[in-house]
Amino acid sequence: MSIIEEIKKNKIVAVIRKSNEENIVPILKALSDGGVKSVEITAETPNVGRVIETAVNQIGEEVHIGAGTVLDPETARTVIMAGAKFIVSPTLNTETLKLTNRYGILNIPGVMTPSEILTAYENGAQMVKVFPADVLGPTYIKNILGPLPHVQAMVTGGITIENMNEYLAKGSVAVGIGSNLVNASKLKTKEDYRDLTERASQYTRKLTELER
Ligand SMILES: O=C[C@H](O)COP(=O)(O)O
Repeated sequence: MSIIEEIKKNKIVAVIRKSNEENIVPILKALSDGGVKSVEITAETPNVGRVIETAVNQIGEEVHIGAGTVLDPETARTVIMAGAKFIVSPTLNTETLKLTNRYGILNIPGVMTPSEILTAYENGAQMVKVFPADVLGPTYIKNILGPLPHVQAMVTGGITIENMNEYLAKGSVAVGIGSNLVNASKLKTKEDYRDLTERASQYTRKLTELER
């Protein structure tokens, strides 16, 4: 299955900020045990290339590992060389899209307006990150899909267990969840990691309500 299909199947992409080479593997295992199988490790993380490399080498195919907060082509190349399977940005940079398309890597640029969404697609995007989603609301997605039905939107920013399914019901194909799911710098004890697995399970269980 292609990475875009995996993301659409799993629906949740965990946004991991402030991880490091020591905690990234236990974080990914805890998320995976809770059913969250796609993650973005954000690029402002110190030594992000080494963190991604560690994650990819030790986790293998169990989790789909991408890089987030990729602002420019230079960073995109660094994370791709480290093994990132997809990249996500808060902004739209057409040079970054050109680079990721050169390497055949899925790029999910950040967009807010209909014109930005269209510019992303004109430059080869296959999915966009609608950000920050909470200032736009779930109905925004439904409105966008009227004139732009081919758009695949992953909403990010302020997504919670309470509002997640509403965005998906309005046509989002995936949700990116950061602070409400994982706070890497606060994870210290075994219990913290157990709690992370439990929180991830609650999110994945919540998704099943959509199918009912
Ligand atoms: O770029 C993604 C955001 O940092 C995630 O936002 P969030 O923490 O509100 O989920």
